[in-house]
Amino acid sequence: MTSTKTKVLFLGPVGTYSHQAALQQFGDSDDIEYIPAQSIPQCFDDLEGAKDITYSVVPLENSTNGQVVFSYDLLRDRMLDEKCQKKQNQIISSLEVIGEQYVSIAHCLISPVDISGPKNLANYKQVRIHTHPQVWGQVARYLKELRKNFSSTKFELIDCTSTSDAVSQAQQTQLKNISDQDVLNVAIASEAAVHIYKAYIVDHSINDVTGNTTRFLVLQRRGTVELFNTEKMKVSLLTFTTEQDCPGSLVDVLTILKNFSINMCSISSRPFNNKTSTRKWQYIFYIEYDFDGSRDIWDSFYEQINLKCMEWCLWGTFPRNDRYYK
Ligand SMILES: O=C(O)C(=O)C[C@]1(C(=O)O)C=C[C@@H](O)C=C1
Repeated sequence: MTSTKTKVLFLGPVGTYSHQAALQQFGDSDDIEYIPAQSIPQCFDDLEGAKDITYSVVPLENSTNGQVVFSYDLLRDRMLDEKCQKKQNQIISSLEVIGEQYVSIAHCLISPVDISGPKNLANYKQVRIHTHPQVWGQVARYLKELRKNFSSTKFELIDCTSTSDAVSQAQQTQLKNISDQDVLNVAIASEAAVHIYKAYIVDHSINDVTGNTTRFLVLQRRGTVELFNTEKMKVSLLTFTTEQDCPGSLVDVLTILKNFSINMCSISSRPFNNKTSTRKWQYIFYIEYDFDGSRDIWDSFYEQINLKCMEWCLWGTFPRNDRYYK
């Protein structure tokens, strides 16, 4: 019998911050089945390919160290994919954004064995720290302090597919090398992951900035599920390219927002390589702006966007999460 549950994909295993974001969006209900993915690309690919998956939750940016480049580049690659449907300069992507979530990030230093506090790190010749690459920039000061305070211990940093995977990797590696008393494998992850793996907290709240927060996007296949209709303030995410070597081509696009009195709330860019060109240094821009559905401007606005952008893609117009303001 096939399950009638709504399937939600997230960067697994359980206990990641992405899992927490998915729970925040969809709740702990019997109607929802949470499915862990092994990577951020898989969160995109499986949503596109596996028709029984309805939503996917992916990290987009962190308040301390900025863009989660994996997700930015996956949006970029999808927009620039030649197989995409096109209407004049508009690209119609197969996925759309239908929501956002904000998760407070409180990293812990986690050990598979009880070492009774950070001071005992000094007992090891080598400490191998496992975590997701996005985390290094969120704990840079803490790592510097560790190196300073334990100058005879060698610290090695190991990238993992997620924070929760890092706890599992640290646990497995420690178990495999149980006879080696000089090496300790630890992980940086959330307190939720500590409980899942029955591991031990060496140190709490180790991120450099308190209030560190990651923003997540909720994706679905375009048009599959009725969008959540709320009275809330909404935001639109648009990616676009402009004419290369044309002074003012970016300003021309941004001026459209100014002329329609549309408030832009974020802008960023990533480099891209177009297969049809040998130019290396081309850029795609990402902007977000406030969407007021009661205004009768949107058809004219997108006509102008279509005129000034080489290619553009509207990823979605979704409710602004209340946590954005906190
Ligand atoms: O590894 C996790 O727990 C994730 O959900 C991924 C991720 C990210 O890619 O930004 C999410 C939040 C934290 O900032 C660190 C890692």
